[in-house]
Amino acid sequence: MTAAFPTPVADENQRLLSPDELEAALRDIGARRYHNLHPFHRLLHDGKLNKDQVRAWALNRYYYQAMIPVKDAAVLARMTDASLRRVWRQRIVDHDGDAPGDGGIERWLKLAEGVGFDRDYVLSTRGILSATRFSVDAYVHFVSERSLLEAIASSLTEMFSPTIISERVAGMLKNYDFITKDTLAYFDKRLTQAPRDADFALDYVKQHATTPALQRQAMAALTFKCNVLWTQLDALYFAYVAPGLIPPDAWQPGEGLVAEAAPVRQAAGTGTVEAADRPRLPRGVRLRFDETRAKHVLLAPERTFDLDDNAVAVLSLVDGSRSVTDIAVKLGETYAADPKVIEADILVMLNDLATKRVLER
Ligand SMILES: O=C(O)c1cc(C(=O)O)c2c(n1)C(=O)C(=O)c1cc(C(=O)O)[nH]c1-2
Repeated sequence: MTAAFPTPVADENQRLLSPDELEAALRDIGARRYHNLHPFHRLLHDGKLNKDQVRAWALNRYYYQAMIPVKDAAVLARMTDASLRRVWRQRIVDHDGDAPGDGGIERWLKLAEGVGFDRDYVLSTRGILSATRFSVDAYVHFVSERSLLEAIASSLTEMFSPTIISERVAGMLKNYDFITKDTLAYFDKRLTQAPRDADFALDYVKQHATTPALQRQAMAALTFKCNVLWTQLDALYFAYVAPGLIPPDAWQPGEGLVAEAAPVRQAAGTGTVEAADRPRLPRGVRLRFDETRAKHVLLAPERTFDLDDNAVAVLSLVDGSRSVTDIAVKLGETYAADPKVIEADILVMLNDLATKRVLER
């Protein structure tokens, strides 16, 4: 089975690195190959992607998130030592939670919903790129088929993730108006989980990579994992940034989204009256001349509003067909005044009446 993943050629002359040298060599792999360096991440973090490109990222990465506990279960299955399993099983709990609605996968679904996706569409993984599936599945196969040391070493990309997560969260919050802190809540927990997991895995690798060949295997495993992450972003870039060739079966912008809420139509009589609106009196409201008091009033069910001369002049022109601007122009002619000034004044007055529900837009 191991032939599927060629290990580096054992070099008998290779000297054994000290644990600290090994750590430095592993960190150097991350410094050169970790996915923070990928152009897609640079665009994502710098606010250079459009909403659909961010959606493509969220959708595809869901598959990675969903398969991480499958990968960790495969690692766990290789551990014959209960004390090791006791530590490793926490990773599965972190992603699956202890109850429905809990855990990292659920938080990633919230992220996907936060950018507009329908939850069931994301869960179905129908729209993910084949390349995402290939990369992630290769990770699961790798840990199932290689040595436990290699399986554990392949998780060491997590040593580098806190930096990229901080950069991503700050960048996305700053640069995208459709991203909120709640949407990115997934990453809050990762900032403590990842260093805890990485410390454990690094100690294990430093202790168990006791020959040059084992050290090289550990380094190769980490390189492989960097490539698992890198190729996922290559695929996203190719399909959704440039040249923008989306494979036939992959998500197309517009698919799998919850219909955007239609703007709530304001109830009659509420909301701001604007210059282009054609105001009218609601049913049951009438402009009347009150003979006994010798003045105009606005009669509404169980209420009467006294009107001054200006209000009467305006309301006598309110008929549901003239716009506020039309009314202002007409009054401007009658009173030889600037219609713009009149318009501003009557908007204040009409909005006051609209608030009292004796005028509709
Ligand atoms: O946001 C990231 O850039 C990032 C990177 C990595 C990583 O380096 O593998 C992981 C995660 N996030 C992550 O959220 C996660 O749960 C995770 C598990 C593992 C792993 O290999 O077991 N890596 C990562």
